[in-house]
Amino acid sequence: MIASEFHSITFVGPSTSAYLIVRRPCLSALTGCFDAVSNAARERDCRRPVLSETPISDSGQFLIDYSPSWSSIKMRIGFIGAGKMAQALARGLINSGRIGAENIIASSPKRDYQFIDQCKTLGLTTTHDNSEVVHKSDVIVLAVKPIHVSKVTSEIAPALSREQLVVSIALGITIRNIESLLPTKSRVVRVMPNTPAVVRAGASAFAMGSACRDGDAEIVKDLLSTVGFAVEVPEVQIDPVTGLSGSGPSYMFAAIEGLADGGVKVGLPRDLAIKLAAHTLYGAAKMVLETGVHPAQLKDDVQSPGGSSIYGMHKLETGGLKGILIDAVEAATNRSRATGDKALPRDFRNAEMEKKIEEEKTASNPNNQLL
Ligand SMILES: NC(=O)C1=CN([C@@H]2O[C@H](COP(=O)(O)OP(=O)(O)OC[C@H]3O[C@@H](n4cnc5c(N)ncnc54)[C@H](O)[C@@H]3O)[C@@H](O)[C@H]2O)C=CC1
Ligand SMILES: O=C(O)[C@@H]1CCC=N1
Repeated sequence: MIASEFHSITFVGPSTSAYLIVRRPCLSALTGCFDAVSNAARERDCRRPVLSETPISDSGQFLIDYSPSWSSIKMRIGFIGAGKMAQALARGLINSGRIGAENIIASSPKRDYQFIDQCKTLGLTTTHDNSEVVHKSDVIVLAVKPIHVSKVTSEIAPALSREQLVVSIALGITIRNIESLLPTKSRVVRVMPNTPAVVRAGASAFAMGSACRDGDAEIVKDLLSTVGFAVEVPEVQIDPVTGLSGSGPSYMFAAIEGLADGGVKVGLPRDLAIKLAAHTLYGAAKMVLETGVHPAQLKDDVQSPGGSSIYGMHKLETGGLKGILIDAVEAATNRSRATGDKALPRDFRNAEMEKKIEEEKTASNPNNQLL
């Protein structure tokens, strides 16, 4: 059964089957289409497609076998904070089939019992004790609100070893902030994911801390790629990423809602209008990613001279659609920066840290002279 076709790559079999077919003309330009093959293959749980050396049919089709390369994730993952983003990541990871729910633990205070109940439903191990998460994990994800980062880092610091990787997804909190709250040489990674990770269509960017080791970036990329697109960036880009893809799903849900409202206004039933709106965004995004054509060109291709779309577009531009989107990304980026700036200087130092800073000050200036 042919499931779908892209350029000259043809998928064969239902989604669980383990092969793709590349036609000969594509093979000669395989480097050019390798990204497309990889993206498409990843959707089918393939990370490193292996190309057969000989054609498998008279028509010159080659097999790309991808099933063996999708290895299971051998590590234990712990979430400090069991809320929306932690659950989105956990669900995405579990649904990939690469990691079992029994290898994921999540913590949340007793007062937030609803998060614990939701995680139990997912099959995760749960606890109210953050240090238990550290004892039972190789990768520890700080998935709490920025305001709680100081408290949870002080709780987990005594239990943390250098064999563990700490991944912070907290809004605005810099790597230096986190490193300053943990034992020296802690391996810290800052990640900005987004909620579509739950359906393995996330977009994440990550930046590596000063004590990270060779191979840590690959571990993080492997984990995040399991739930969508993942890219390493310099830390200075994490706030802008937050403004765009971290916060962006909320803009796009609003866009879907607005389009659907429009559909309802002109007579469509609500549920159909929502489906059509969602598929429209999904299809447009897929075209941008899979064709590599600039979105402006794809937009132009929809707008026939004097046709309907240019009339709709005129309305959107009269309302300043692109300007508003630019403003939204900028405002959210600034908010992320401001959260980080406000968060650290004093509030984010725990008592232990304060003591250490005082000790260091005294050691460098034993007579307490004014410097
Ligand atoms: N929701 C989103 O789309 C995204 C969120 N983030 C970031 O992820 C972090 C979590 O956000 P959400 O999941 O949306 O929030 P949430 O409110 O759904 O979850 C926060 C979790 O932290 C727990 N918590 C509070 N105090 C705690 C403590 N002392 N120890 C352990 N757990 C504690 C809460 O019980 C809750 O389970 C935030 O820093 C946010 O900026 C990042 C990217 C996207
Ligand atoms: O709005 C927030 O605070 C979080 C960070 C990025 C998306 N949601």
